[in-house]
Amino acid sequence: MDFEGLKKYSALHPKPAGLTLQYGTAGFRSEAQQLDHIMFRMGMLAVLRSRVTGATIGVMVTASHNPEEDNGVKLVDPLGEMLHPSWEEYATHLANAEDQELQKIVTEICQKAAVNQQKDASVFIGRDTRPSSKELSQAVIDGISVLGGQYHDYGLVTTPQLHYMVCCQNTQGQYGKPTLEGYYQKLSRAFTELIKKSLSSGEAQRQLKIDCANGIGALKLAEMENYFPKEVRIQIYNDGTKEKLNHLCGADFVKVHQKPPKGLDMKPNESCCSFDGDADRIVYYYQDMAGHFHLIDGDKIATLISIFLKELLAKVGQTLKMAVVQTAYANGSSTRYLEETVQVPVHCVKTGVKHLHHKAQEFDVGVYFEANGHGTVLFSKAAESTIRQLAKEEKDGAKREAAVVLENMIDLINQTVGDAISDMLVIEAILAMKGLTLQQWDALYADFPSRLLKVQVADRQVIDTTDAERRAVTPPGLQEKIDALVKKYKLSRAFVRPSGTEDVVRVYAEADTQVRA
Ligand SMILES: CC(=O)N[C@H]1[C@@H](OP(=O)(O)O)O[C@H](CO)[C@@H](O)[C@@H]1O
Repeated sequence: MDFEGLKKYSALHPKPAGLTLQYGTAGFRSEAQQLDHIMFRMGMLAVLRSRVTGATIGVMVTASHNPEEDNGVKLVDPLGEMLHPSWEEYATHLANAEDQELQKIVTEICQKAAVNQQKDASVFIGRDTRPSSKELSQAVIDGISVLGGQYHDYGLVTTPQLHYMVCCQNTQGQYGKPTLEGYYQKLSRAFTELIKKSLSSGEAQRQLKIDCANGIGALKLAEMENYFPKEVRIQIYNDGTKEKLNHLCGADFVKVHQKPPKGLDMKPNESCCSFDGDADRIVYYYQDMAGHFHLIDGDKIATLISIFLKELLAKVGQTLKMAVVQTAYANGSSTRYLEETVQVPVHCVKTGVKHLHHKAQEFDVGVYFEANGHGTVLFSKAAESTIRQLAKEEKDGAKREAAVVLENMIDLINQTVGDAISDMLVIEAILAMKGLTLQQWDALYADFPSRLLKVQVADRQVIDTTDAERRAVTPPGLQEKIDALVKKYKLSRAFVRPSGTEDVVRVYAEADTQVRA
């Protein structure tokens, strides 16, 4: 290890005094403007992790020197262990260490995690379009270099594209080719196969207006458009050439404000969707003839996909276990509809994609989405090979056809993480195959009125929760008060939990009317 290099780098980028960082649900977030040292240390951490696992690790930079922008660095670990307690601890330790302690901390981590310091290490790097991303990803490269790791810099990519690359690399190409072209080809081939029939049967052109939050999604969609069948027409809005990232647009803005993003002129019944800044989330929406805005969120996306997959699984006649995974923020109406009407088991886990992803891995087919539009579908290895075999060899025509559709769905879905581009193509394919409009999809069920607020408190950690964060165990008496209030109203539900990403407590309530919520 090049500790001389480490010292030189630390002298150039001193850790800001008094800064401590917390490892959140998605990686590091910080209000700090001076992020270089965090990125540098994440580069080091990725090398150490790669040496333990022998696998390629990804570092996605979605951070900015501008304190008004959301900051993050996402670590892509094929085993997901980077987000597990011991590595969370190493990460926090490394990020918060004073410069002069770095060498000691690295040595300590190496001992505890049994890192073989001579082993090769490989790290993939990506970044989104935030102006300081380039400089910050150079800090990651410097961190990798002082520990003697190898890296490949993919430059501008979406977060899910970097996950895809890491997965391809670690499966020796089984998941696909670890290039952008490989990603575009894999997804567009499956998509074209799926919608081929509905297009040739006289279906009008598919049109979709896409708000890219002034982020990386715009660049990558524009690249991918050349691979789409010509019947599919997309119009990209908020491509980042005029405005700043997320400025009055993007999936979060649309969901929170329940209105269309700036710059997207929406005509009645037109299909529209919004990505978030690094293109790992998506929500759909439309305006009805009376001018009312209708949001189709992650819960409804999960519902559409579940109905479609359940039908196909029944057709192929295999006893594959499917389940949906949600968080406490999923609208109660969606949970009820999935359980009672679609008749699929629903599981509730703690907030944060890592929890959803891990739970979904327990099933043959695990559909997971957060209400905010982040989600995907996971197929177990066994389910995937059964489906691929049926698609190839099944004698019964109807069964084989269903297996072929499932096989293409497996290829179209980015199983590594929620992916706005992939999710959008999955949704467009399902709507085309089922001949559904957005209005029909939206009408599957009506959301219960709800309210989500955040409250600043002196110390949010005084609230401890249980039951997938739906019940507070401390401070004493809080849950009893919530229970007493909830009892007064029909169809009501409420909970409080400390945020994992902001210094706030979130309060959520649902009831039979908006006023009561
Ligand atoms: C209610 C809500 O939207 N929570 C968000 C938010 O988590 P909190 O722990 O609630 O701050 O940020 C997470 C990471 O982006 C995202 O996964 C999650 O859905």
